[in-house]
Amino acid sequence: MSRGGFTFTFKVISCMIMSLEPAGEEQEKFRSNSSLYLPFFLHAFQNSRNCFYSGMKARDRMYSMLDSIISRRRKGSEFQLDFLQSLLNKHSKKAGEDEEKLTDEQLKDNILTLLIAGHDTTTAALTWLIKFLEENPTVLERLREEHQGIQDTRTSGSTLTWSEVNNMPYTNKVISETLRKATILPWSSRKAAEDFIIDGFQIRKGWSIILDVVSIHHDPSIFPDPEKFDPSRFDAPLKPFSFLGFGGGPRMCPGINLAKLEISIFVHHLVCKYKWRSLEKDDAVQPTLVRMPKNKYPITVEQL
Ligand code: HEM
Repeated sequence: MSRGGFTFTFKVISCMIMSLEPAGEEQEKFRSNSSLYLPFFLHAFQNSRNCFYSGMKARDRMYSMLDSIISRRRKGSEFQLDFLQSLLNKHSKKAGEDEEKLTDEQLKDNILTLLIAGHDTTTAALTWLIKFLEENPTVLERLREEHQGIQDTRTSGSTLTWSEVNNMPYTNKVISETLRKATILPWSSRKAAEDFIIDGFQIRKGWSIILDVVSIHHDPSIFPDPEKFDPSRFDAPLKPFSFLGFGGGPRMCPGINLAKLEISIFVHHLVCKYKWRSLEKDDAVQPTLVRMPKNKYPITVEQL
C-alpha cells in the first residue's frame, strides 16, 4: 500500500502546489528526488551519513528544477493557477514598492517544505486507515453506508462535489480516530513563552518543550480503552488540546484541510469500489519521525 499511497499523495500535492503533470517527466524526477530527500528527515535521529549526503544532493537537484520552473513563470512563458504562482505574484518586486519580499531561495524552501510535510504524512494516514478499517469491519460497514448513500443520491457522474466532500460526518470521525490511534507525528516541540507550572513542574521562559503526543492520545482518562478503534469518541467535543492529530494553536498544521480532502476522496473511491485483505499480520511501528506500519501493510485488493 505505502508505495502506491506515496505516489498518489505526491501527485496530488505537486499538482496543486506547482501544477506538475501527473504523468510528466518533471513529476517523475521530483518524486524520485523527494523519495531520496525524505529518508534524510525520517532517519535524522539514526545519524546516517549516507542518508544525509544523498538527501542533500537530491535537495539540490529539486532546487535547480524549481529554478527553471520559476524562471519560466517569471518570463511569462508559463502561467498556472497554483500555490507557486500566487507566491510569485505576491513576491515579485514591482517598481516603487518597498514591501519585504521573499527571495527565490525562500520561495524554493517554502515549496519544498509543503511537499515534504504534505505527502509522507498523508501516505501514512491512508496506510493506517486501511489497516484499521480492515481490522474493524463494523466501522468499515458504517463508512461504506455513508459513501454509498452519497453515490445513490448523485444524479450524474462519479466526481465528488464540494458539498458532498463537506458532508461526510462519519468519515471525519474515522479520520480523527485514525490519527489518534496511529499518532503519525509522535511529538511536537514548542518554546515556553513565559514561566509556568504544570503538574508541579516548574517550566522556565525560553525552555524547549517536547510534547509526547502518543501518550496524550493513549491516556485512558481522556480516551477510555485507548487501543480500541472507535470513531464515536469524536461524537461529542473533546477537552481542548487532547486531540493533536494535526497539532494545535498558531503552529497547527496548515495543510489540515488539504489532507482531509485528499483522504476523504480516496476513502470514497476505496470503500465504494473495493474490498481488501492484508497479506501479513504485524502490528510493529516503524520508529521514524512519521510513524508507519513497519511492514508497510501489504494488501490484496479486489473489486466489490
Ligand atoms: C494526514 C496528513 C497530515 C498530518 C497528520 C499532519 C500533521 C501535522 C502536525 C501534527 C504538525 C505539527 C503541528 C504542531 O506542532 O502543532 C504539522 C505541521 C505542518 N504541516 Fe502537516 N500534516 C498533514 C498533512 C499536511 C499537508 C498536506 C501539508 C501541506 C501541503 C502540511 C504542511 C505542514 C507544515 C508546513 C507544517 C509546519 C507548520 C509550522 O511549523 O508552522 N501537512 N502537520
